[in-house]
Formats: sequence, C-alpha cells, structure tokens
Amino acid sequence: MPVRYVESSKLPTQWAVFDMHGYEDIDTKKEHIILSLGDVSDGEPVLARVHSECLTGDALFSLRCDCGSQLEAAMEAIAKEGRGAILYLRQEGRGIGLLNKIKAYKLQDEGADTVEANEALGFGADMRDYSICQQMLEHLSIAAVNLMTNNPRKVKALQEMGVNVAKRIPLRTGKNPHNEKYLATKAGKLGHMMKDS
Ligand SMILES: Nc1nc2c(ncn2[C@@H]2O[C@H](COP(=O)(O)OP(=O)(O)OP(=O)(O)O)[C@@H](O)[C@H]2O)c(=O)[nH]1
Ligand SMILES: [Zn+2]
Repeated sequence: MPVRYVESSKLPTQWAVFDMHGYEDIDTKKEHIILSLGDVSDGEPVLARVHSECLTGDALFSLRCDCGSQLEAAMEAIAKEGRGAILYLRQEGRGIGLLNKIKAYKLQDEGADTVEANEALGFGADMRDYSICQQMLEHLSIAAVNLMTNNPRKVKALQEMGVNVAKRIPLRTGKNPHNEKYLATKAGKLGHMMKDS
C-alpha cells in the first residue's frame, strides 16, 4: 500500500517536543503519523512503538484496555532516551473501526471475550495491516527498530513486511480491575506475552 508524505511540524508534549510527520495512505485515505525524537537516521536501531489507534483508550481515558497507558509509557521511554519513534496507525479496534468496536464492547458487556465478540460480528480476531510501516520508516531513514510491544504477532507481521526488528522490548503497563479479563484473553488467545519467560 503506497503512502504519501505530507508535512512535518513540532508536537510539544509533557515528555518532550516531538517532530510529527504526517502521511496519507493512498488506497484507504487514512491519515497516519510518526512522532520522532532526536536523530533517527543514523543507522542504529531506534526505540519504537507501532501503536494502533484506540480512541477510547488513547484519548478518552478508558480502562477497558491498556492502550492509553502503553502510549504514555512509550512516549516517556523515548523522551528518556532522547531518541525514538512512535508510528500512530489509524486502524482503530484492531482494524474493524470505532463503531464496530462499540458493537464488540456491547457483546463483551454481555459476557463475550474480545476475540469471541469480533468473531460474532463476522470479523477476524485481529484485522490489522502493517504494510505501510516500512515505507513510513524508510521515509525517516530508520534502518532498524527496538520495538516496544508484548505482541509477538506484531513483530512477525512487521518482519514479514521488511521491517528490521532488532529487539522486542516488553511494554507491560495499565493493568486495572476493568481490563483483567481483556488482558488475560490477549495472553491466552492472541499470544501476547504478559509475563517474563
Ligand atoms: N475489536 C476490538 N479492538 C480492541 C479491543 N480493545 C482494544 N482494541 C483495539 O486494539 C488495538 C490495540 O491492540 P492490542 O491488542 O491492545 O495491543 P497490540 O498493539 O496488539 O500489542 P502491544 O504492542 O503489546 O500493545 C487498538 O486498535 C484498539 O482500538 C476490543 O475489545 N475489540
Ligand atoms: Zn485500547
């Protein structure tokens, strides 16, 4: 999938002043961004997070998931290191979109787990597509990433798209009484590594 670079600007945050780079996916018309910090083009692996949009968790403080907390932790870690990149991908609800995610949440309110809910709506458990990442990284001359994630399937998907993942760094944060079952399902059914081993 081709992406078109559009423009860059500063994005001051509580952790650091990031550089924000905007891209358009030509096929889907989705707008994606990279927040970068420091010199990421020197060929050395860059501390990175590939974060899929979660409006409810990232912007509305939802405790149903761990997304907002992971995003904050990733931005903080990058600020601490003074160098890194966050690819913020607009694939809400593991790729099914916000309104379908609300439908999936409703089914979860009635007892389904996150995978069963997706499947009951006729979707796969995880419909995300990482095919734009390589081009976005290439645009910033990022040669390799140390990826902050608990999801080995994300690592594999990115590697299959040609991204050089030098290291996986666990990003365990944001556990609370509201998302215990959700996190357990991610570990049990989606292969997330939630414990050291
Ligand atoms: N369909 C659906 N999507 C969800 C649900 N909860 C969170 N999401 C979406 O899941 C995506 C984040 O994926 P996660 O499975 O939490 O984590 P990950 O990105 O695979 O792995 P990490 O890198 O370890 O965070 C975001 O797009 C969220 O909007 C849910 O119950 N149903
Ligand atoms: Zn979320």
